[in-house]
Amino acid sequence: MINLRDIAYVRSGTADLEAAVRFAVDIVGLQEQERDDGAAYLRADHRHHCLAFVEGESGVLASAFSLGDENELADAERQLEAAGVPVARGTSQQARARRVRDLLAFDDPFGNRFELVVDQARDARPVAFGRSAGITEFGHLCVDAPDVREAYRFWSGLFNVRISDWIGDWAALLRIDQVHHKLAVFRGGSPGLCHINFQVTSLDDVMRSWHFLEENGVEIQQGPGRHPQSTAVFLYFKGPEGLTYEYSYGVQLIEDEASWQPRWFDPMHPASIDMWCGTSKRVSTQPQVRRPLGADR
Ligand SMILES: O=C/C=C/C(C(=O)O)=C(/O)C(=O)O
Ligand SMILES: [Fe+2]
Repeated sequence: MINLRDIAYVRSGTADLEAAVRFAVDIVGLQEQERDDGAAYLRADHRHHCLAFVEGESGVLASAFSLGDENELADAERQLEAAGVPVARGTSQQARARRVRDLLAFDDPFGNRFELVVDQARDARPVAFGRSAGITEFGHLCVDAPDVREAYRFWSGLFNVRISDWIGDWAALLRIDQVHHKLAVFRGGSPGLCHINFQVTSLDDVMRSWHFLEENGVEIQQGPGRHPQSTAVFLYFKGPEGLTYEYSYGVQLIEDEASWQPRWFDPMHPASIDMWCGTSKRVSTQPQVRRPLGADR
């Protein structure tokens, strides 16, 4: 079993680095941590970065999880290979670009690229947020897959990933620790990043951001609303090149692992997405940039 400790980062390709960074800083409120060799690093919490924009083809490049140490990384490599999942060990240049000691890359059965990393750099300084959106941390990431049940079999068969809740065969909300979900898989025709989530301190932050985004002409994709699964109050909005961001407040913790029973929400009912039954606009997905394993920058 491969023990995912936490989510680490998302890497996203951008045709307009400046516009992507301006939105992430001035609108989302992230800190621009560093620029280096055609990449910009955005920070939300103790991690050196949780989002990297890489100049080039537009689309998601990879999503990453952290492991405990090099032994766990070597074990993960063996277990993935034994399960017939092709793996590429990162080069030292790739590790440096991600501010990690070491990494490996693999694709899920649908072509979503994932990286497993060890020793992601931390930054001990307070975050210098781009604006006061109330962000507390990188909360979760959500990918698309044509078969959500199959995706669950993949993640739960090889990793310490448990199902928290189903929304029919349309979405699986998956946990790796007490947080209701840090990985979500939504049904979509092709691989891609459905959204990246940032947790905020209060309900007031969500509502203030809603007004701020509207005043700044940002496309709200859904919300403010409340998810019945994690009970979080949410707001989805669209950034440049189809990258969807989510703020949410109040995600449930599953403290008693043994007694948690995953629930099945009817995907046909709007309240299964938003308990307040707000207008539901399908959240767009940033497509996965496909390239051979190991060919990443
Ligand atoms: O459509 C349902 C989404 C549920 C949640 C949640 O319960 O918090 C998400 O965060 C999500 O996957 O966006
Ligand atoms: Fe979400």
